[in-house]
Amino acid sequence: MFDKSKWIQLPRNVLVGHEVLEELSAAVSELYLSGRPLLVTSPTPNEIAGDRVRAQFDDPATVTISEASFDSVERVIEVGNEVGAGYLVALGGGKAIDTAKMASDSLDCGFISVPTAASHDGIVSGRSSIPEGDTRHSVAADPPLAVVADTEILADAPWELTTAGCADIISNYTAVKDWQLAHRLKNVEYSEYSGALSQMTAEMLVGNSDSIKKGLEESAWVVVKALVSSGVAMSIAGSSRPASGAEHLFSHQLDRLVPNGALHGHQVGVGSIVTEYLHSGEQGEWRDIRDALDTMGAPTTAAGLGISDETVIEALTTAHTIRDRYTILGDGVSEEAAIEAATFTGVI
Ligand SMILES: NC(=O)c1ccc[n+]([C@@H]2O[C@H](COP(=O)([O-])OP(=O)(O)OC[C@H]3O[C@@H](n4cnc5c(N)ncnc54)[C@H](O)[C@@H]3O)[C@@H](O)[C@H]2O)c1
Ligand SMILES: O=P(O)(O)OC[C@@H](O)CO
Ligand SMILES: [Zn+2]
Repeated sequence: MFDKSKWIQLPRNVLVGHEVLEELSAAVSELYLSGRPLLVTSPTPNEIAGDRVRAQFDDPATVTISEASFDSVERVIEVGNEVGAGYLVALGGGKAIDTAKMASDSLDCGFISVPTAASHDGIVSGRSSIPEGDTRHSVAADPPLAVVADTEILADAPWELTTAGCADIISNYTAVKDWQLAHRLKNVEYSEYSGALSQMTAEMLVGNSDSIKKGLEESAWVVVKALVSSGVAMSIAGSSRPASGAEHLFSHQLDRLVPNGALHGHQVGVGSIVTEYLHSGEQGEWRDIRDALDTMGAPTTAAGLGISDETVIEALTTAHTIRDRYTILGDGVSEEAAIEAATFTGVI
C-alpha cells in the first residue's frame, strides 16, 4: 500500500444542481467504474431516493445502516464481499457517507457520495469520523470519486441539517486562526493556499448568510459549493486543520459528554463564537459569527443546543486534552476564563 499522506486527493467530478441525481449513472460511467454497485444508505434517505438510485443500474445491491459505527462498516464490508461490489454509492447524510468511506478502503474500491443533506463537510471530504472508543474526531480516508448533490433533495431536507452544514463552514474561520496560532507557537506546518481557501469559504458564507433561505435550491447550491471548498482545503492540507480547531475540540468533547446531543455543525458553530472571543476578545468578530448563525436559524447558545451551561463550561475547560492539536485553548482554559467568554458572548 502506498503512503498517500502526501497526495492531494480530490473528487474527480462534483455534480451540483436540480435533479442531478438522474445523472448518477452517467457520472459513474465517466469514471470507468465497473462491476456491481452496492448502495450504502440509511432508512430515511433510502425512502427518499433509494429507488431513483437503484433504477439507474442493472443489478444494484443495497445495504442499509442505522448508525455510524465500526459494526456498520463491517456489515458493509461483509455485504460488499458477498455481492462482489465493484464500487459503493453512499446515499444519505454523514452516517451513510462516512460508513461507505471507511468500508470502501477495506473493500479496495471507490465510492460515490450522494448526499441527501448538506449537514457538514464530511459529505465531500477525505475525512471520516466513525466513533471509536473515546475518539470522536475524523481520520484520513479517500475522498469520494464523485459527488452527486441534487439540490432539490437537499433543499427539501430538514432545515436544521442545512444550517448545521453552514455552521460547519462558518467555523472554518476560527479553525484557520487556531492553525495559524499553532504554526506561530508550535511550528505546525501551515499551508497558505489551504488556509486562504478555508477562510475565504467561511467569509463568503457569512457574507451570503442572509440569502441562505429554507427551501431555496439556490441556497442548497451555495452551501454545497462551500462544503466542497472546505473539503478541498482539507485535501490540500492533508489534514482537517483548515476546518477544525478549538471549536471542533469543543464539539467532540460535547459528543463524549452528551452522546446524541446536538448536530455536529450546530455544536461547532456555538464553539466558534466562544473561541473567536478567546482569540480576539470583546472587539473580536464573535458577533459576526453569532449574527450569521442567528440569521440562518442555527443555535448560538447552550440552550439552543439543548445542552446545560455547566456541560458547555466542562467541555471548554477539558477539550484541549482530547487531541494532539494546539489551539487557542492552549494547555487548558481556566473555568473563570471559560465562564467569562461564554457569558460575555451570550452562549450561557
Ligand atoms: N467526516 C467528517 O468530517 C464528519 C464531520 C462531522 C460529522 N461526521 C459524522 O457524520 C454523522 C452525522 O452526520 P449527519 O448529521 O448528516 O447524520 P445522518 O446521516 O444521521 O443524518 C441526520 C438525520 O437526517 C436524516 N436525513 C438525511 N437526509 C435527509 C433528507 N433529505 N430528508 C430527511 N431526513 C434526512 C437521516 O436519516 C438522519 O436521521 C455522524 O456519524 C458524525 O460522526 C463526520
Ligand atoms: O478532524 P475533525 O475535528 O473531526 O474535523 C473534521 C470536520 O468536522 C471538519 O469540519
Ligand atoms: Zn466539522
